Amino acid sequence: MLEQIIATKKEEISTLVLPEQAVVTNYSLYKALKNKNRSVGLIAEVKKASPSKGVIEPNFDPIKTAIGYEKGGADAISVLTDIQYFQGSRDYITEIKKHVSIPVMRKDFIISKAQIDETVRIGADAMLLIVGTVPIRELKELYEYAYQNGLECLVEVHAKEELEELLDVFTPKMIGINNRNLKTFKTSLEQTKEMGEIVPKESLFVSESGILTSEDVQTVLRAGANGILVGESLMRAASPEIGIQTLFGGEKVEANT
Ligand SMILES: O=C(O)c1ccccc1NCC(=O)[C@H](O)[C@H](O)COP(=O)(O)O
Repeated sequence: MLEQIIATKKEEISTLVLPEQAVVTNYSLYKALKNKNRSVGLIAEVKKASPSKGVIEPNFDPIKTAIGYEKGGADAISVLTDIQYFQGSRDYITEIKKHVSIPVMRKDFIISKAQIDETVRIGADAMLLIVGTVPIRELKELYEYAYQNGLECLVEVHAKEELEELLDVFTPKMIGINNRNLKTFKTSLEQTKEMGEIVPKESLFVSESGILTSEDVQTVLRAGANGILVGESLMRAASPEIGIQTLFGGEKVEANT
C-alpha cells in the first residue's frame, strides 16, 4: 500500500502548483504536547475516509469537527490532506486554521521539499514524515528543511528496525509509533509497548492508530507515550466532544496557564 501511495505522490509532485501564502498564527505542536491538557496529549484527527475502512464519516464537516476537537480539549489537530486515498484536501488546513487556536498538523505522505513549501503556504504548524518513504538521510534533510521553514515534524515509524535505523542517523524531537501495519492494516498496541522502550527520553513519543477505548489510552500511557494520535474512534463518535470524553474516561482537562 505504502509503495502505491508514494507512486501517487510522485505524480502529484510533478504537477504541484503552490497556493498563495495563508496568513495564520502558528502554534507549536511540541509545546502543546509538553503542556498537555490531560495525562496524555491528544492529537485528534480530521479523517473522512481511509484505505483500510473506506468512508468513515459520510456527513463529513472538517471545520465543525476541528472546532469540536478544540472545545473537547484536544491539544492539537491532525488533518489528512491526501485526496486519492483519504478523501482529504490541503484546503482543509487553511480553513481549519482560521477557526482554531491549537496546532494543526498536516498528515500526508511528504517526500519532497516542494511539498514542504506547500505545507508552509497552506498555514500548517507541523507535518508528518514517515520512515520508509524515502532513504533515511533524505528524510533527515526534509526534517531540517521543514524546521528551517518554521514547520515542526512528527517522525513516524512502523517497525522496530525502522526506529533503530532512524536513531542511527538522527533523533527527532517528536517520534510517532504507528500501531497500524501498512501491509495488513491490522493495528496492535504491542507496537507501542515494544518500541516505546527504545524511544530516547529526550524525544516526545506519540502512539498512533488503533486507539479506540480509554483502556487503550491507559495501555499506551503505561508504555510511556506522551501523546496519542486518534482518528477513526473520534470520527465515529456522536460528536467530537463526546468522543474525546469517552476516550479519556471522563478525565478532566487540567487548567493550563
Ligand atoms: O488509516 C489507514 O487505513 C491508513 C492506511 C495506510 C496508511 C496510513 C493510514 N492511516 C494514517 C494514520 O496514520 C491514521 O489516520 C492515524 O494514525 C489515526 O489512526 P486511527 O485512529 O486508527 O484512525
